[in-house]
Amino acid sequence: MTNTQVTLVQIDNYGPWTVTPEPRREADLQTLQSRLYADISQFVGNRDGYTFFTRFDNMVAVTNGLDLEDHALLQESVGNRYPVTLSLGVATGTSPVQALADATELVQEAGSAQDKNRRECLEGRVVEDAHQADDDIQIAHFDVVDATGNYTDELNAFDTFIEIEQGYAELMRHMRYAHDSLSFFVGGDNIIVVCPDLGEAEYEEAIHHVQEAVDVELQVGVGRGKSAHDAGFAAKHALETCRADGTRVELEW
Ligand SMILES: Nc1nc2c(ncn2[C@@H]2O[C@H](COP(=O)(O)OP(=O)(O)OP(=O)(O)O)[C@@H](O)[C@H]2O)c(=O)[nH]1
Repeated sequence: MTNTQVTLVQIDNYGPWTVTPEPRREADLQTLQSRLYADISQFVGNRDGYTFFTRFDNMVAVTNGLDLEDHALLQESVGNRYPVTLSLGVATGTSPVQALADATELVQEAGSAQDKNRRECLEGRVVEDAHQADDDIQIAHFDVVDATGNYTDELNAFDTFIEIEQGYAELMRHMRYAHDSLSFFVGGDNIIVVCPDLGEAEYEEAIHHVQEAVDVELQVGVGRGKSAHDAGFAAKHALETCRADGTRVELEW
């Protein structure tokens, strides 16, 4: 059974900072946000976790294998190098949606996102080493079937973007409400979904739903593992099988 460890990363008091003493140049904010995301992704990724940029001021990470000392080191390192600080909430559970909800609540209880007295809070608990299992994480890697042939080489770049985003919007809502899963756009036509224990039928149903709702055709590879990297890597291999065999759902475990 899955036991996903989710970390909510929230920049402390970021809204006020972006306009103090007056609005800051947008390109500088975009640069700061993408560099901060890159740094967090590298820190967490070096420990086999995944980080998703989501709204940039709030990011979501799958952190099985990282303990609270690792989280504190990330806060210290960012605090030393950036003009902003991070608060972190960590929670675990069989449902990724519930784990993220719990992690969010911990950060909210520590103070508002725009409370200037809430800085670098670290709340929550992790999966202990002794309790880690090879099926703690289930990750589904979706992509649009022949996005290059159907969209990228055919439509103008903005209309392609609209189609891909429509597919993402439909999938993320469906996976959240029907299957208790967290979906994240990761670039190109790819969506990585952090799932509880789902089987082939649920993935087939989700693909069918997106096709019916917005006419975007998806395929998916699914993997399991002790860490996000292990599960995600198995999912990538399964997706390669979809591409090679023309199948829509491949599970690899
Ligand atoms: N983040 C991420 N992006 C990827 C990955 N694989 C492909 N992409 C992105 O997806 C885009 C399209 O590549 P593909 O998905 O291989 O191409 P496709 O035309 O959809 O072809 P098929 O997937 O074979 O149907 C690339 O330009 C990348 O931006 C991946 O594993 N991770």
